[in-house]
Amino acid sequence: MSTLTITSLSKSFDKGKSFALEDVTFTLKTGNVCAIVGESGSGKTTLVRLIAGLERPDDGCIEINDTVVASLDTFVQPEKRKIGLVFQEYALFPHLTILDNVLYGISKVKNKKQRALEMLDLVGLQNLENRYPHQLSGGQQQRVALARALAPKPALLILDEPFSNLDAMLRAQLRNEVFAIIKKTEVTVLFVTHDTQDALSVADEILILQNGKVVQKDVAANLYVKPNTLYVASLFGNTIQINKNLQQAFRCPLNETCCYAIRNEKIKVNSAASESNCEYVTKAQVVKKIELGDAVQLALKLESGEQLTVMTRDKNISDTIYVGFNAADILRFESEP
Ligand SMILES: Nc1ncnc2c1ncn2[C@@H]1O[C@H](COP(=O)(O)OP(=O)(O)OP(=O)(O)O)[C@@H](O)[C@H]1O
Repeated sequence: MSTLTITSLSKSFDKGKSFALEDVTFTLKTGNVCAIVGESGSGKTTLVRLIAGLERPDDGCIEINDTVVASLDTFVQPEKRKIGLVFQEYALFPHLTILDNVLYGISKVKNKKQRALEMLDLVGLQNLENRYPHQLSGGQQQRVALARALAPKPALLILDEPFSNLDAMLRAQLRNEVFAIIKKTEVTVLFVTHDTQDALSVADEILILQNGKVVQKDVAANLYVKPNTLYVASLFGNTIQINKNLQQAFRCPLNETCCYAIRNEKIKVNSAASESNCEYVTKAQVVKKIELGDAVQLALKLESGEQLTVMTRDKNISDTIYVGFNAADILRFESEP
């Protein structure tokens, strides 16, 4: 069963000259966490605002639990859409206590105080209900925002860059805590982030937006093994495009109309040609070595004159080496990026 169904959704802010979102179609299964990943300007916020009812689409349809909430002739008001929202800014009312902040969204619910206290319990803030937002840390405030969003039992919870305000250590810790809480509630989640690590850590599926279009929606393992484009491949690991010069350097006969790439970790480096078991190999000079903890980054000049940067764990690698890869590890895309 799907909680969210998006069909051919488009939105332009300049009367169709360009599209912030263009022909976006996907579904989100009930109880799943889907991360929306894309660089700045790719349309993540526009998508969230359309789903939440803060913008109207130019075309397409949005259904929540099989009810149309937005289309060319339907527009359900945001407060009627059963969506819980958590943003980067915690958006708590500074003059209300933590408990009153959570109560705010459930004024019409029976036993609302009990429900609010249960939510605060769920997010681990049971003893702080009489405090005001400024008396809490950033991470605690974000958990209050989560409790408030979950209190009305939303059909869909949207988290829009909820951890961007926090430093890296706290961010990973809070992310894991928040998603552990979310998993207990079994709510369906759309999680917007520009951080692929965030997405990989907690999402069942990841949807990649580029220039307002969906380039791929898949489970993390497939995004790594079968990326649709070079852009997707580069989001999930260091990737080198095998351009025409590299194809010649490695003497690999590839189809000219396609685009090819190789993951950095699939490139093998050996001190002797006899040790290299790769199908495509070339000789190279090490121009520069940079030690990065347990790995060494090598700037190479290939026999053909091409330059290439690779990684190795062999700290005693010689200055003349053999570098290569196998056909099975080559990523292939239909068109040039
Ligand atoms: N209200 C608006 N008026 C005009 N253009 C807009 C408006 N909102 C968004 N855009 C444009 O739509 C495109 C998508 O923007 P959007 O904010 O959805 O991207 P984003 O992926 O959320 O970016 P970021 O990660 O920086 O928040 C951008 O080109 C942006 O300039």
